[in-house]
Amino acid sequence: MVPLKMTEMWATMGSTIASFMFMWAIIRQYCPYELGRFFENYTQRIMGFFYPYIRISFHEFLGDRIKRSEAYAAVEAYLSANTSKSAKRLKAEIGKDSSNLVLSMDEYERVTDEFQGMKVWWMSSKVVSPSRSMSYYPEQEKRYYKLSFHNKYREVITGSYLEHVMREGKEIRLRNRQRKLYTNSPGYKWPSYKQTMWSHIVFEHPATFETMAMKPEKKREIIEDLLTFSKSKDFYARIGKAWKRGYLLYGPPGTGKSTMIAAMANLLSYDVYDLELTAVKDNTELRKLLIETTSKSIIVIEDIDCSLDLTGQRNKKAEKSADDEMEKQNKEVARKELKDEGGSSSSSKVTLSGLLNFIDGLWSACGGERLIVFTTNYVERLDPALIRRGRMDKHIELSYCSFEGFKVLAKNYLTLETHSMFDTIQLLMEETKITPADVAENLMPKSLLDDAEKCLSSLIEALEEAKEAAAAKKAEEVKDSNTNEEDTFESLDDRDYKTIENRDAIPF
Ligand SMILES: Nc1ncnc2c1ncn2[C@@H]1O[C@H](COP(=O)(O)OP(=O)(O)OP(=O)(O)O)[C@@H](O)[C@H]1O
Ligand SMILES: [Mg+2]
Repeated sequence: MVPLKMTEMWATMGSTIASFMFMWAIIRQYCPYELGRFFENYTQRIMGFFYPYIRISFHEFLGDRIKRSEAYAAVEAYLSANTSKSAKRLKAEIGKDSSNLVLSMDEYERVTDEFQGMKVWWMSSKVVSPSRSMSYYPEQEKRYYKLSFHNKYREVITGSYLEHVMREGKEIRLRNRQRKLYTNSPGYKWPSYKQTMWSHIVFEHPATFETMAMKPEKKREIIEDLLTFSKSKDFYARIGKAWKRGYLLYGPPGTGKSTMIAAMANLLSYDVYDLELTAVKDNTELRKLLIETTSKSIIVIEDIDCSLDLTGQRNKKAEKSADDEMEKQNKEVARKELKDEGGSSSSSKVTLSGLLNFIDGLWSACGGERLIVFTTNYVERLDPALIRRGRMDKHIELSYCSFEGFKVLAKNYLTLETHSMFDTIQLLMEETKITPADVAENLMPKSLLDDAEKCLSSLIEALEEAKEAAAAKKAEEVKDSNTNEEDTFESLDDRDYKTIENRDAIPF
């Protein structure tokens, strides 16, 4: 792109137009209305003949509308990305993360753009309307961009060129937007004037797939799945399916389910809607929340198994380990406390069928790309209807840390690719289970003096402790089962004894 220069031809053309305008003003003043219209038509045609250029304006605000025009915003983003190197007068603004400056063309600046060998001109301008009668009303500035191009390119420019500008502009805006983490915070009373049921903060989680401890091939598979989804708009349209995908992340606590959601959002540049089901009054409110979500977002329901009594199968499970039960109780207590803090005492009336409708509604009612993610520690407790394919399309198990996972964490935390202590760690990791959260905690330096060796030793210690604890638990279990067997033997002995007793009772 190069700045536009006024040629002599333009100057001649300008003076011709000015002469016509002057003639037109005289005719208008002295001729009757019909004659005036006649001359007006002709003047326009003659002007069109001498001035074969088309102009299109993109106003920031249309009419009295308060909302900024999307077309204007897209042009602004497109020009700011494509002209900041060529425009001579630029304006600077603070970017999304408050650290970088974004440059865009200043008012009344002109630049050229080329598309398939055709040249077009863009100009940024503004109309200043005088202040209203009350002096404290400031002057109103109405900004707009003006696109000029030759009439012979009309079809291409109004068709594919503008489509290209809009598409690229929207993509740039999405890339540069400040992403948000929305939540339907428990107990929060939405004032009647507030238009949305979600409250939000800036989403700035640093997790990426690169920093996640997982088997590399599994990681690749998930990344590919997500990227394919995000690029499959046409495919979904062609097969007649809504552009949505459901993920179920399951596994023990501390294996990276929540971290993966953040990594997903960062990979695809999506917003995150953290849906707290216990804070939703009923099914109707759930639908309202759904309708308010925007496209390019992930709707997350964490710990779906203890959110509500949605899990028909859960109650049927008679055998649960004491640890599992304790974990569940802790989460439920934490949830209750959170709810009480928020001042909400009403319990949620959301039902399983309400949630199923919510997911299916998401599939059919809302356009645009959306992911829905459920996390759970106990996949077996979920109702099969909730997680069947078509609702939760991809089931991902996050498990204990593998040696490959450890290497990722060692690289993240200690910038170590290899070390003599790695072999010991590998052996221990093959013999015992440890969550990535525990590995991460051990690799975290606890003081400024802690070096890599200290952190690795601390991990080895933790692994050895875990191994001993597992061995002790196993021994305990064996002992318990032996005791049970002994009981059984005892009872058998008792029975035998009784039998003998009975035998004794039999007279010889
Ligand atoms: N796979 C992983 N890769 C990298 N870091 C991890 C991984 N898993 C856990 N961590 C670390 O452990 C912490 C806890 O992990 P996270 O909250 O994602 O676990 P979770 O599976 O969601 O647990 P819960 O089931 O209790 O919600 C994270 O802050 C992260 O630092
Ligand atoms: Mg979690």
